[in-house]
Amino acid sequence: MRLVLASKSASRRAMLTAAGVVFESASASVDEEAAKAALRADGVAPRDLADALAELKALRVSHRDPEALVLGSDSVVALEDGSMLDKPADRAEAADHLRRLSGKRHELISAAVMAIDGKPVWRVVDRAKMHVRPLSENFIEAYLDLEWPGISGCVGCYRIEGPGAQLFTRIEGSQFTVLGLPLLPVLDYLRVRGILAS
Ligand SMILES: Nc1nc2c(ncn2[C@@H]2O[C@H](COP(=O)(O)OP(=O)(O)OP(=O)(O)O)[C@@H](O)[C@H]2O)c(=O)[nH]1
Repeated sequence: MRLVLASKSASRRAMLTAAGVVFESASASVDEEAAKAALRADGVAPRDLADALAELKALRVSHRDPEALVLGSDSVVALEDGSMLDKPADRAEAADHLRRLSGKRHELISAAVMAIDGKPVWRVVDRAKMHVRPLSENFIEAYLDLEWPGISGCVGCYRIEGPGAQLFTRIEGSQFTVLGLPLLPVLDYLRVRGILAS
């Protein structure tokens, strides 16, 4: 069975490739902002929003490619007050996001859904608890001099595998989940499906 990753995320592609998984990529071309707005209007919790978006992406591609096993994924940053951050639109918004994260904990929630023939067959949601140290204005500006626009595609405004590590005093959970995919449960299911050797 062919595996198709319904994602344009370079980080997700890199993780699967590095893990030795053979897959094709396809863009789900989902209007995420509209989907997020509708779900948030319904008061959907962050983990359920990530799950719903991952499913939307997987089903969109699976309808086009019913024979394949299609993997969709989504990551959400949830603050302790329940609010969520999207990807920053510009450098000023990235600075604002970093100020909101400064000195607090937040969760980076990554969901994955797999689909066959337009129907979900497996799903997982994983969370990493991120402890951000107090960030000075000088640090934020210097960090963005280094990382903007590189982090424009990253929810939370950091690349944990890069200078983003300087933001944190502690991370509880899987680094893979922070990077955008609950990789170990995904690999486990690929073994169940016989796509990876057990
Ligand atoms: N490299 C890297 N990417 C991160 C990190 N944290 C979050 N991201 C990325 O932030 C993006 C979250 O946005 P999503 O909407 O889930 O995914 P996307 O990039 O729009 O790609 P699609 O799956 O096509 O929707 C993903 O690409 C994650 O891989 C990190 O620490 N490092």
